[in-house]
Amino acid sequence: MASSGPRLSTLITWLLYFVPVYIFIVDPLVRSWAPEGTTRISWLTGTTAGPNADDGDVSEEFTPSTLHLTDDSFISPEDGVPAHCPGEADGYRVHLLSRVPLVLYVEKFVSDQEADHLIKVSLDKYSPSIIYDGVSERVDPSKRLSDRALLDRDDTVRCLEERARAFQGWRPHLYIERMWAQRYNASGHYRHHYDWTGSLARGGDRLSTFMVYLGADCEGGGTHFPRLARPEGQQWCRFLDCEEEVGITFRPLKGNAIFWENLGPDGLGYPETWHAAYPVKSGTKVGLNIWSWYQPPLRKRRGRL
Ligand SMILES: O=C(O)CCC(=O)C(=O)O
Ligand SMILES: [Fe+2]
Repeated sequence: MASSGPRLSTLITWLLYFVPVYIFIVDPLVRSWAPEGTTRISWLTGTTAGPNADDGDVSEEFTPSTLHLTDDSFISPEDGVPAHCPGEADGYRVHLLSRVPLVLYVEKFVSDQEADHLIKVSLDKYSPSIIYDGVSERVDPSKRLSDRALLDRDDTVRCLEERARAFQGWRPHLYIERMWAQRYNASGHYRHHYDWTGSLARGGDRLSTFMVYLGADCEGGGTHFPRLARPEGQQWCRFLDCEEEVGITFRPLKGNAIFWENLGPDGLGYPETWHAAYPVKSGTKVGLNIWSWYQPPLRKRRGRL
């Protein structure tokens, strides 16, 4: 009697051919036809307050139609333009504050000359900072009172982009967000919030934050992390307000930066990164946010790092 289908040995032979053909030819071809950018979730830029989900709500602003990590009004693409670094200092000093989540204190991340330059070029660009509550964006001075300025990608900004990438070990799939200067005059503040939104599985989230003090001619205006434990060692009182009773408060010190990772290896945001800008009592504080987005490659889009 004739057999009704292919014999087992034939099936095995087909499989032996098919598996390598799939792995080495079909799969790479499919990947190259559907590069990461094509199905990226994108986020509309410029007009929103960023993903600083107000009061800890996970923001809904990252919808598949709006998050766009290839949009150069939002992200600073690595376009190969060489950066000349005017006024770059010799180096910075790093102090470990917390391992998990990773929080590093960086002395002189930005030189005085760089800070002064950025303050100067931001002067005619300020407009009131806004918050986004998942539904609409608005100015709400009770939650956030500051002005913000989107910085052009001049040599200094490009140098900082490269410094931020190098600091993070040139990690792949990292996208530096366009930089904003934030200016706080007397009473200026930003209530507790997260910089992450829990949107990794939807295409990207803010993996890390550099909070750089460009100008610190002020009283008050510290950056408060109520859920971080104060490190031992009196040396920290150079950088921290050692009178703080709840968590830790960084004192604004020109040129210095706090660096922290917002997301754990599971892709979820760390609750310990809850933070605020305390009100400036007098004078002016100017901050610089350098946010790095992480977008997992397509094959790893399961919301993990
Ligand atoms: O200015 C500060 O101290 C913190 C600012 C901040 O958290 C932000 O802009 O997201
Ligand atoms: Fe923040």
